[in-house]
Parts: sequence; C-alpha cells; structure tokens
Amino acid sequence: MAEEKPAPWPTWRGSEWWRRLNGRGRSVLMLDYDGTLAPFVQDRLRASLYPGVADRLLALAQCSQMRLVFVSGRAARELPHLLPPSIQPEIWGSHGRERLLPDGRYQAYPLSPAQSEALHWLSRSIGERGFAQLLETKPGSLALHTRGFSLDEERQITRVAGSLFAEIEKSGFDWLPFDGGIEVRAAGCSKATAVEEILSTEPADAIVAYLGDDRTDEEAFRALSGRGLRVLVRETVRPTAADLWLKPPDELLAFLDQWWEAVSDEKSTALWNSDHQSAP
Ligand SMILES: O=P(O)(O)OC[C@H]1O[C@H](O[C@H]2O[C@H](CO)[C@@H](O)[C@H](O)[C@H]2O)[C@H](O)[C@@H](O)[C@@H]1O
Repeated sequence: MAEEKPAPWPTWRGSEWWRRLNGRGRSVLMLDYDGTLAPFVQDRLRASLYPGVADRLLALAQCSQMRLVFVSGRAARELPHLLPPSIQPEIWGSHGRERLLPDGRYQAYPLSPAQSEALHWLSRSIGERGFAQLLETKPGSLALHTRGFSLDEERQITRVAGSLFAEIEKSGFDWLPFDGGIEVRAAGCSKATAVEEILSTEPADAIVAYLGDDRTDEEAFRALSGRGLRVLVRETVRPTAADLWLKPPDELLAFLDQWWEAVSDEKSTALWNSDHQSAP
C-alpha cells in the first residue's frame, strides 16, 4: 500500500483538527517511550525523558476528561522508573502483552507452552554463541541489542540470531528489527492489539492520537487508521503510515502543549515553570 508523506508540524499546528479536540468530552493520548519521549542512549535503564516532557506528562495526567496511556516495547514494570514518580500511569508493555493499571493491578497474556519452551531455547542458544550480554528478556519476547556495534558486527549478530529464529518460527514468533537491535516476539500481541484493546472501551467519538517513532509503532499506526491521529516523532521523516511528523524535542513539546491547552479546564498559559520554552 502506498504511504503518503506525513504533514510537517508547521502546517498542522494551526489546522482545523484542533477544533475537534477543543472542548470535547473525551480524548485518548497514547505515547510510545524510547525514541519518542526519550532520546536513545546506550544503557536502556538510563533513557531519560527529553527536558520539558515530564512537566507536560504531569499536567496531562491531571486532565480528568483524557486518558493518558503509555504503549511500549519495554516490559511494563520497567517503565514507571523512567516516568515522573508522581504519575500513576496506565502502561501497555512488551508490545501489548502486558498491562499495568494506574491502581497497580497487572494483567498479562500467557504464552503457549510451545512458545515458552522455544523462547527459553532461543535465549540459551544465543548465550551459548557468546551474545548473552546483548539480550533483554521480556514477557513474550527477547530483544538483542546491537547499538554501539559496527555494521559488520551487527550483521554477524543478526545472522546468528536469524538462523536460530528459523528454528522456532513455526512455534509462533515474529522477527522485528527495531532501532538498535532485533526482537523475537511471540505472535498474538503487538502494539496494534494494544491500541485495539485500549479503544475497545472508548466511545466512538473520543478524540485519539498515538505518538511513536519506530517500526513497531507502525503496527499501532495501521490499527488506528480512520480512527485517530498517527504521529511520527523522529529527527528525520521516513516512509510511514503516520499523518503528522514531529521533530523532537521542540515540536513534540509544542504538540503536548497544544493538546493540554485544548483539553485542560485551566486554560492557563503560565503552566510551565520548566526548563523549556515551546517553539513560538
Ligand atoms: O516501544 P518503545 O517504548 O519505543 O521501546 C522500544 C525498545 O526500547 C528500548 O530499547 C531502545 O532504547 C534503549 C535506550 O535508549 C537503547 O539502548 C536501545 O538501543 C533501543 O533499541 C528497550 O530496551 C526495548 O525493550 C524496547 O523494545
């Protein structure tokens, strides 16, 4: 399917679309984490939000008419440590396999016994080939991180992982290249299924947007087709199903500000005592 270029922020910020959000009862803002709200770094446990994002998230989390949801490839229980401590977030982690609710309740879709066994085998086999330190083990998937390696090394690691993946693919797994590595994910859950479940409890006229940067976010974008605004957050544009392209961090902050202005009851322009001024 042909993918059109997403609109750049300068043409979108004054568009009619905001009128729909302004003053409406219900809105849903779904946010990816890595690459979208936080720049990539080598150590995944040190991936901090762009300056100014924490303030915006705190303000949005207080808006009673909107639902703020984080949809991440990370394990759900890892993400709260990277978000402002006073937010009690709703998180869909591990590509839709897990859900952590604001009240602390946790739900996860189990793997089939064959998937479970195959994932253990894959982890062991990758370790035996000397790549154990590159592995991130999550509910339902294994990520193999190659950030910081040369292209040749990355190709070699990917080749080894690819041949092992071929051994377990028939047990129900997807092969997902992502920014900084590859992931082998048990089939059945994805960011698309997360988006579908989130929206299944929302009224049809709720205003919805999803912000993401990576190839796994394209699954969410496609699931949102005709239902909400798909926003690519990335330094450079690429072929995408998104409607809008934001360059982080300034355009991301401006988007969050404009969303807040539309949904908040306060309608104050002096909200931020933050370290960042939005683009004019
Ligand atoms: O769906 P996301 O919230 O965007 O998560 C995608 C993956 O993010 C993490 O890895 C990425 O970020 C790390 C920290 O910047 C970086 O070191 C790594 O190279 C990136 O691929 C996370 O570790 C993965 O589990 C997520 O799937």
